[in-house]
Order: sequence, then C-alpha cells, then structure tokens
Amino acid sequence: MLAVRDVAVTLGSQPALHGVSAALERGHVTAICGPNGAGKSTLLSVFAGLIRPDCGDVLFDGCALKHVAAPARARAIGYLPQSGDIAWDVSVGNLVALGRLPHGDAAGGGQAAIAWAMAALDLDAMASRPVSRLSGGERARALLARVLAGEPDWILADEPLAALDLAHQLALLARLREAARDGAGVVLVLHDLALARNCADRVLVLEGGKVAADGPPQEALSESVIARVWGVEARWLGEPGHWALSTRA
Ligand SMILES: Nc1ncnc2c1ncn2[C@@H]1O[C@H](COP(=O)(O)OP(=O)(O)OP(=O)(O)O)[C@@H](O)[C@H]1O
Repeated sequence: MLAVRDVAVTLGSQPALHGVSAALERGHVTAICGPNGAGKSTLLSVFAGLIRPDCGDVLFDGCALKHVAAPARARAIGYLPQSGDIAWDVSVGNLVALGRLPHGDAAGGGQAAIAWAMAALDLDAMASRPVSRLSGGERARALLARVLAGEPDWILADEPLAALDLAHQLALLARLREAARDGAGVVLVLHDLALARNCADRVLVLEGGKVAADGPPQEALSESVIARVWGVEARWLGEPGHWALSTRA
C-alpha cells in the first residue's frame, strides 16, 4: 500500500497541499483529477518520494517511505513526470534500457522486460533513433517504456496520455490495466475526465490542495462534483466503460 496521511506541502510561499490523506492499493488503477494548480503533480511527487512533505506521513507498505533505501524505492516505484525532458541524446533502445538501472541487469535478465516495454509502446521500429529526433508523442512513449521496463510495483504517471494519439492511448491503457491485473498499483494524473471515469477503479479529486472527492469514478466524478470543483455544467452520456462527457460552454 502507498499512503499519505495528513500531508502538507508548501512550494515557494504557497501551500500546494494541505491535510491530504489517501491510501492507494496495488492491483488498482487510481486517477488523480482536478483543475490546474490543484496539487495533482505535487501529490504524485510526494507518492514517488521526490517531495518530502512539510508535515504528515508518506507510507510504503506500512513503513515511512523516507526510510526505504533509494535502490529499493527505485525498483518499487516507477515515476513519469509531466515534462518530457531527456538529459542525454541516447537512442530509444538505450533510453528504455535505463529503466533496468535499479535492477542492474539491462544486458542480462532484464532484456525480456526491455523488449516487452519496447513492443508495448510500439517503439521497435525506432530503437536506434536518437531521442532528439523523435516527435513529442514518440518521446512520451519512449519515456513511458523506460518506466514499464523497470517492472515497478507502482507506476506513477503524470498525464501519460496527453501527447499520445488515440490508438497509442488505447494500447497504453490496455498495458496499464494488464499491469494492475498482475498486481501493480497504477496511479495516473488525468485531465480527461471521461478517460478517468472509463479506465480508473478509483478517482481522487483535488481542489486547492485538498481532497474534494475520493471514491469510485461514478461518485468522485459525479455531475455535481464536476459542477462544484470545475465550475462546469456537464452531463454523462453513454454506458459503463464508454462514458462521454457532454458540456455546455
Ligand atoms: N516550483 C514551484 N514553486 C512554487 N509554486 C509551485 C511550484 N510548482 C507548483 N507550484 C504551485 O503549487 C500548486 C500545485 O501545483 P501542481 O503542479 O501540483 O498542480 P497540478 O494540479 O498538477 O496542476 P496542472 O493541472 O496545471 O498540471 C499550484 O498553485 C502551483 O502554482
């Protein structure tokens, strides 16, 4: 389990999170939603152990996350940030192989995981291409493949679908669902509320650094929550698994 208890974070002089508590379980897909600036990326970074909260606890399987050794944490938690910056101009294949760094087996037993991740993100045809020569969406797929190649227990991804075309979005969602079925915890920051409702088991809605709703998608993303948190009059149309959000400008 990955949990935060009464967490507060200040960034600059502003509180980004205050009094946030949530416990996430492996085997589930959790979506974190909310308006711009609500604290979604900050919370994901806290779960990844990259931001230490000013107060409150971050727990990993019942232990304080800060006491989990860095190599074990790197093996357990795969984190994809919102920005797609890549420090070195390596090939796509080498970038994805970096996902095995915490395991130290890129040239050995990790080959199968690297091959699986390359195929899952449809990258085989561009394995030897330098990442500087990729489109934005291709770069996003390569970065996701690096996370998947590490076979982490937890996949924490900030807007992983934003740059992907429809077919690659659907393929990635299927892989993430598969990972959850195999026991991984999948946590996605999503702006697309229909996607969140259709693909998540649970939705955590943040507003102004606080939890505004937390529960099954149909409750946490009800029309009344959307009106209250986003200030948008919206109506759900469709059927389970295929919901669309109709909005009035
Ligand atoms: N480096 C920073 N320094 C100061 N304030 C920051 C910094 N990064 C974020 N903030 C502020 O912290 C709050 C939460 O930011 P965060 O990035 O977590 O929001 P978000 O919900 O992910 O937003 P978005 O949907 O726009 O990506 C916002 O008010 C933001 O302006």
